[in-house]
Amino acid sequence: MKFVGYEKLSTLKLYTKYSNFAKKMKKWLDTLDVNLIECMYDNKRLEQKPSLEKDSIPKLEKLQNWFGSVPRFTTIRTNPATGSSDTIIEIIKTQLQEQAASRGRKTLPEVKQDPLLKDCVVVSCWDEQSMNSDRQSQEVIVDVKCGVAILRGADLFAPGVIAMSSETTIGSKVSVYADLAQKCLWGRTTPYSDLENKMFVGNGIALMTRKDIFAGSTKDRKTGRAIEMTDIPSRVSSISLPPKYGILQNYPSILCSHVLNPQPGDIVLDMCASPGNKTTHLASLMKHEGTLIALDRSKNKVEKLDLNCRLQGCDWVRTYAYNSIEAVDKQKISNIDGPPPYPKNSFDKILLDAPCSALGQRPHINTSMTAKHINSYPIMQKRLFDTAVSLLKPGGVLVYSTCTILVQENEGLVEWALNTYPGVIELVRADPLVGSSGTEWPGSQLTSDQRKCLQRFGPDLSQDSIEPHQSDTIGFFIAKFRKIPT
Ligand SMILES: C[S@@+](CC[C@H](N)C(=O)[O-])C[C@H]1O[C@@H](n2cnc3c(N)ncnc32)[C@H](O)[C@@H]1O
Repeated sequence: MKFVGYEKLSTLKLYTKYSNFAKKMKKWLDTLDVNLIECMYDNKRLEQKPSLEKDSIPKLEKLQNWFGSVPRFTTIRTNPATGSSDTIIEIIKTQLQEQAASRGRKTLPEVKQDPLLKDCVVVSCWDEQSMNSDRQSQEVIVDVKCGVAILRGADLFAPGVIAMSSETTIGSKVSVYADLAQKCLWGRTTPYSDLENKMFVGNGIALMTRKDIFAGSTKDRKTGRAIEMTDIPSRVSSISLPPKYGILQNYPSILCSHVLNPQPGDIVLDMCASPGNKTTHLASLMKHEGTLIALDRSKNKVEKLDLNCRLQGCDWVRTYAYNSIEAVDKQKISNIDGPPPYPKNSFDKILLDAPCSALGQRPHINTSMTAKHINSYPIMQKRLFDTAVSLLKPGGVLVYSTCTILVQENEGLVEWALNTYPGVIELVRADPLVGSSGTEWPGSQLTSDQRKCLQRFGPDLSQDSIEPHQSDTIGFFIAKFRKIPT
């Protein structure tokens, strides 16, 4: 059977799913200070306050489509210390050729260097003819998070498997489904019958048996690849590289560390660092010289951060499990040797990649978040920001970023920061600028020049002046501040 393409295949499915998601979203919008949809799509109408019901449905649908689809490009942040982008491009091309040969595909995805970021390689998706969407009789069920990772080009690893047909052996062809309702019992052997909540995420080949995955105690359980995904409806290229050469990272996240632009010898703080994708990038941009301190709230998360630093050759980075809100000691005047808290005015550069509602992650196929939950983020973000301002040296640079499209966590935070710290911090251009300017909303005090300093990635990013891989990304926001020298 010829594959009809992810959009056609899944839109219907996603629409039915999204009728719930849309209801939920409307509920959030009703409780938010700022109306997301209208802010994003039509500022003039917002001033006249039309009702969401009457006028905003097409906009809501556009937003749902954006949330429900997968960014078509795979971006890889390369590690210049271990190999040039050219070397990595060759490795990726060889991988794609091998995949094409084993899966009978004729046309290869394009692999190229990003024209702006020298440490970013871009891989397009497979063409529409390439995918086999025939449903296999043997099925594997995964959770939503795992389903999303598969749609974005990941293979399926053993811990993500919830259920597998009993007859599956190594080499069996299987169809993989995400359990949207999260009701499938772990270890189930018979086909999962909740057709309404079972979303097809692709076909693959089993590399493990049921016994490998489900037998034994939790600690003995296997962690490796359980299914090699061969045909996924999003058609996104699946690349696997040793971490020392490069890692998969979303385009705006790669850009974000370039906006901070740390230099060799700088004293840099990454306040919310785990799993360390940006930390390791900052280390690479610093050419592994200087001081880089990376904090995250919990011990588990810092273990993950440590592992990634090790795998990417950055074990010189100092990591601590610490609540960054409390990372400043206003009485302390000594240096920054040792663990936090640190004295005021200690860092040349600070990255605050804040915890956020993550309403920029795509595809967003299910959510359990409530409006109350969403509205709690700006409170935490402001407290982290207070600490960042305190820890920054006069003349130092602070980059604030999120992976959400919600105005209240982005432009709203910037406006609050400028009002709270007049004469202390100033907004500067978040160069290199790729995303669109900041959004305006009724009562917003940000000037047009200030909004042009910001960059936002989301459903409204125009493709006119930028490349498709720079606009078809997750939602993201970047603001850059400088502490005014006294
Ligand atoms: C957006 S993620 C960071 C992603 C990371 N910068 C990267 O690029 O790999 C936000 C992180 O903030 C951490 N976090 C949340 N509250 C925190 C706090 N008060 N102090 C330190 N870390 C915190 C979370 O544990 C989470 O790992």
